[in-house]
Amino acid sequence: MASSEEDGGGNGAVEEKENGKKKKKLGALATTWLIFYNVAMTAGWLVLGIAMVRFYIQKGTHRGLFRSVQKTLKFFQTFALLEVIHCAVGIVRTSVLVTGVQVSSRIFMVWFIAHSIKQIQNEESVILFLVVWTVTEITRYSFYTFNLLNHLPYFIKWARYNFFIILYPAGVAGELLTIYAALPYVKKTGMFSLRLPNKYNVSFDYYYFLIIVMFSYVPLFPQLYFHMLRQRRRVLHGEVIVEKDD
Ligand SMILES: CCCCCCCCCCCCC[C@@H](O)CC(=O)SCCNC(=O)CCNC(=O)[C@H](O)C(C)(C)COP(=O)(O)OP(=O)(O)OC[C@H]1O[C@@H](n2cnc3c(N)ncnc32)[C@H](O)[C@@H]1OP(=O)(O)O
Repeated sequence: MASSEEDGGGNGAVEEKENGKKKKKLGALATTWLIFYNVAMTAGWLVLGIAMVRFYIQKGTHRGLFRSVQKTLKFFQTFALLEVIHCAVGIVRTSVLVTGVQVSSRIFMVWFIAHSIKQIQNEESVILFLVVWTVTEITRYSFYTFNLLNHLPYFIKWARYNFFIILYPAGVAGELLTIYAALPYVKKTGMFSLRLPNKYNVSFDYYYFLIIVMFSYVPLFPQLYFHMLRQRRRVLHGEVIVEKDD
C-alpha cells in the first residue's frame, strides 16, 4: 500500500507514505542496531528478573534484594538513555519529550533515590517498582525485537498494549511511596542541599525538590498513560491517529 518513498534525512530511516500517513522505514544499519539494542535490553531485564526470583526463593525475604541486583539495574536502566537519542536522531518514531520524561524519571529513581538513600532500599515500595519495571521491560523490549524481525507473536503484542493498564499505576505507586519514604532521611541529613550563605549565593533544598517531583507526577503521568492508551488503540484496534508533521 506504500505509495511513495523519499530519503529520510541521513539517519538510516526512509520516509514512506502509507494511506496518506508518513511512516518511517528503517535502513539496514538502524534496524541492525535496534535489534542489537533491544535483544541486549531484553536479556538484561530477564537477568534482573531471574536474579530477583532466585534471591527471594533462597532468602525468603525481600530485604537485601535491591542491594543484590542494583548493579544490573543501574547498568540497564542507565543504558536506556540511548532511547532518547534514538528518538532525537529519528530512528524511532516516538516523541523525544515523552521518552525523555519516562527515562529521566527512572534514572532519577535509580540514582538519586534508591542508590543515594540506603535506608529506603528495603522498602516494599522499592520491590513494587522493581517488579513492575522488570515485567514491563521484558515485554516491551521483546515486542520491539520481534516487531523488527517481522515475527511478532500476538500474545507479546497483546501483553505490550495491555499490561501497562495495571503496571503503569502500580509502578507510579511504587515510585511515589519510595520518594515519600525517603523524605524524612533527606530532611534529617540535608543531602544534596545547598544552604545560604555559600560562595555561589544559591540555595537548594532537596527535600522540597522531592516534594515538587512528587507533585509533577500529577500532570506528567496522565500524559504518558494516555499516550500508551492511544498507542493501544492504534496497534490493537487499528485506529488511525492523526499526528502533526514534525
Ligand atoms: C529530574 C527528575 C525528573 C522527574 C520527573 C518526574 C515526572 C514523572 C512522571 C512520569 C512517571 C513515569 C513512571 C514510570 O517510571 C512508571 C513505569 O514505567 S511503570 C511500568 C509501566 N510502564 C510502561 O508500560 C511504559 C513503558 N515505557 C514506554 O512504553 C515508553 O517509554 C514510552 C515512551 C512511554 C512509550 O513508548 P512508544 O511511544 O515508543 O510506544 P510504542 O512502544 O508503541 O512505540 C512507538 C513506535 O516506536 C517504535 N519503537 C519504540 N522504541 C523502539 C525500540 N527501542 N526499538 C524499535 N522500535 C521502537 C515502535 O515499534 C513503534 O513503531 P511503529 O509506530 O512503527 O509501530
